[in-house]
Amino acid sequence: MNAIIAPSILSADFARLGQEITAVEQAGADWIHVDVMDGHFVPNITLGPMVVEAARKTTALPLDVHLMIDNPDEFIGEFAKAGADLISVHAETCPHLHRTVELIESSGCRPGVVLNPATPLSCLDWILERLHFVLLMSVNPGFGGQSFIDASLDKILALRQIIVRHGLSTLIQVDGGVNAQTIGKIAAAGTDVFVAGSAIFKSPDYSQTISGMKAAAAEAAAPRFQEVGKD
Ligand SMILES: O=C(CO)[C@H](O)[C@H](O)COP(=O)(O)O
Repeated sequence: MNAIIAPSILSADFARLGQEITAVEQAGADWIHVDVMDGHFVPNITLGPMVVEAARKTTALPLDVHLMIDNPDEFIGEFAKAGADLISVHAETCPHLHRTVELIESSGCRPGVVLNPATPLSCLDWILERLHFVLLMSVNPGFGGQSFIDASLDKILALRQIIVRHGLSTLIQVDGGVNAQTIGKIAAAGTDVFVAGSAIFKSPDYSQTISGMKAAAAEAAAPRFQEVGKD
């Protein structure tokens, strides 16, 4: 299993953002996760398309833009134009989720849908097969540095079972409280993409942290892949 590690720039030093992105890229990051918050849907304000455009100039890694904003349809085009590769929207903000996913696709980006910790998987029932990934929040969105909500593990397992049952290749991404201590159980439950902010950007050695997380995820996920191999 090759874990995809997506450092969240929410925890980076914004005064040195370009250097921070280069540093995690050189340290083995696979995607760059960009948290966009509007002060309405979540109680914090972060950044907009201009920062994505600046990030685009510093890295060739996929830019994974997580929209924690109301009315995301109004901004998807701008983020795509700024250089996003993947765009995820919260099911809680999209009354016309199918239309929003089509909008992401038609803007040239890969679509993801995000669920808050208390939002049921059933809201993915008629859209899952269109998605490149599902992001399961394992903290309530708005801030970095929170503790992983353990109930998320059953949700990851349940989503993995649905994906396998339907023969889909949809990736499961998990965001919130992912670190060297928690990544093993998160990987064992069936996660493909691990978003980590404070665990990486607050660590003294990005390379050691990312390689340690990848090794822990691979070791924990191994039994799951051995089971699949038996079929
Ligand atoms: O989406 C987010 C918050 O809404 C962040 O990406 C997430 O919380 C990552 O931070 P940390 O790894 O420090 O928990």
